[in-house]
Amino acid sequence: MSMRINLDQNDNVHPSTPGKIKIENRSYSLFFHRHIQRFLASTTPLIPWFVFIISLIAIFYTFNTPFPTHPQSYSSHDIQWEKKVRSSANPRRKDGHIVLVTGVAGFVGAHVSLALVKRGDGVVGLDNFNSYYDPSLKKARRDLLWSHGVFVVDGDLNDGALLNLLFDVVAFTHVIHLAAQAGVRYAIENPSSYIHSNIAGLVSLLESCKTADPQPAVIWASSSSVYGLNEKVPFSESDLTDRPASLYAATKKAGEEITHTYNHIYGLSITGLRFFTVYGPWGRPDMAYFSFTRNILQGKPITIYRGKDRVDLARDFTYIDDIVKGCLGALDTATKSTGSVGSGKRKKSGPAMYRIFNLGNTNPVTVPTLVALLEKHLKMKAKKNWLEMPGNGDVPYTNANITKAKKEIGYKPSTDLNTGLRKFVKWYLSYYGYSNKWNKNS
Ligand SMILES: O=C(O)[C@H]1O[C@H](OP(=O)(O)OP(=O)(O)OC[C@H]2O[C@@H](n3ccc(=O)[nH]c3=O)[C@H](O)[C@@H]2O)[C@H](O)[C@@H](O)[C@@H]1O
Repeated sequence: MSMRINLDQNDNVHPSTPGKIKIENRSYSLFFHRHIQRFLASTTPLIPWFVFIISLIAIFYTFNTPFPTHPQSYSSHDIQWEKKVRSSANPRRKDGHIVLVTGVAGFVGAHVSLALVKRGDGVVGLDNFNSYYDPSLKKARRDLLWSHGVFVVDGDLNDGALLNLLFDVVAFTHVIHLAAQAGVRYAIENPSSYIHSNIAGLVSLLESCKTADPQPAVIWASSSSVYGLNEKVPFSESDLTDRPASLYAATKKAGEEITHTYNHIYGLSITGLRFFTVYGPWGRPDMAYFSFTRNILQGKPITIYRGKDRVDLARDFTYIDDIVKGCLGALDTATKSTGSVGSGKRKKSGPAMYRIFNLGNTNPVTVPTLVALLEKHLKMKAKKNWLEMPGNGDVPYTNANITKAKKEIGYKPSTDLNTGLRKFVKWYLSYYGYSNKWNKNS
């Protein structure tokens, strides 16, 4: 009370206000007013520091979150979901394609989608983010895509209802089907995952494509592994592919037959691309060039497989940018599907396009040479273990004949393994935070 009176008496700046309650309120308000003033007076000099600290936090987050995080997956019944799908599908150039990319958070899917969106095509992605390899890398690719406006639907190929809904919401002109269970040797451990994705998943997708209105043209990833034990080199599309060496290869070969059936019966335009050991930035951690890099940097040994009589294995390693150009060439030259399902009746106006192309580099390199190039770019020596090639699906040698792809889709690979690995190593060191340490030591 005394304080109140004092405050009141000391207040000769403002005119007094009659009324006990009012005087009491005013006394309280003056009390707080004074304290706030004092508080502000004592903290004002700290304001630049607050600003400084908040700026530091903002800078920290900006550099540690390279891309805006992709929005949470909405339920596919959600109106927000539909809006995002439609907006992502909208081409930004006249006559741009409208493309559904499956396996979009995968290595090739992410690169192809970025190339499409950069030239103004509309892209919607689909990926199930399975844990075959570190899903955080897939999520980082998804965030990169989102920073370019590509929305990624979190879903599995075998979810036919989801696929049908996507085709109801968007009139896709093309599907680039890159979702698959990859990896040659993993098929020994988990055979059913190859059937789930590469057979059942493929059929589920084609079922949706066949009933979509309009039917999209389908471009999909087959594999050099279909050549299996073929000894005639270089491998040509017309060579026999009936001796696969792995279940993975067998499912890719089956994919070529399955797509042919849908082409024949339903008029789906089909282009199969046989990729030859694709590598590059944002690549697949299960592949040799990637795991070798990881082990060399961590000082761990690597295992190099060798064929019979110590013959080196060799691959027609193909750089991702060349593969992307091949995919876009295939997309741009694909003619429309010819089928339709009008009033419940299936019709086909004529035969639809069915093509298969090799997408390789045409310059096979041995695995020990690959290791030597990595050592050069990493400026570190590998600890090498040599092992005779276990009979688990590997083939000794791959080499693509690309005459057909050159002629029909303008495919022209231009990156040699040395250049491509230099770019990969640069990305790897930066992505996994080695750059500073590495620069200091080099
Ligand atoms: O072109 C293809 O068709 C296939 O290419 C790769 O399969 P692969 O060529 O076996 O690629 P890597 O797993 O990177 O192996 C490359 C070479 O390194 C060898 N390798 C692999 C791993 C290892 O620890 N040591 C080793 O010497 C393999 O035997 C092979 O000769 C992909 O993993 C497949 O998904 C793709 O379909």
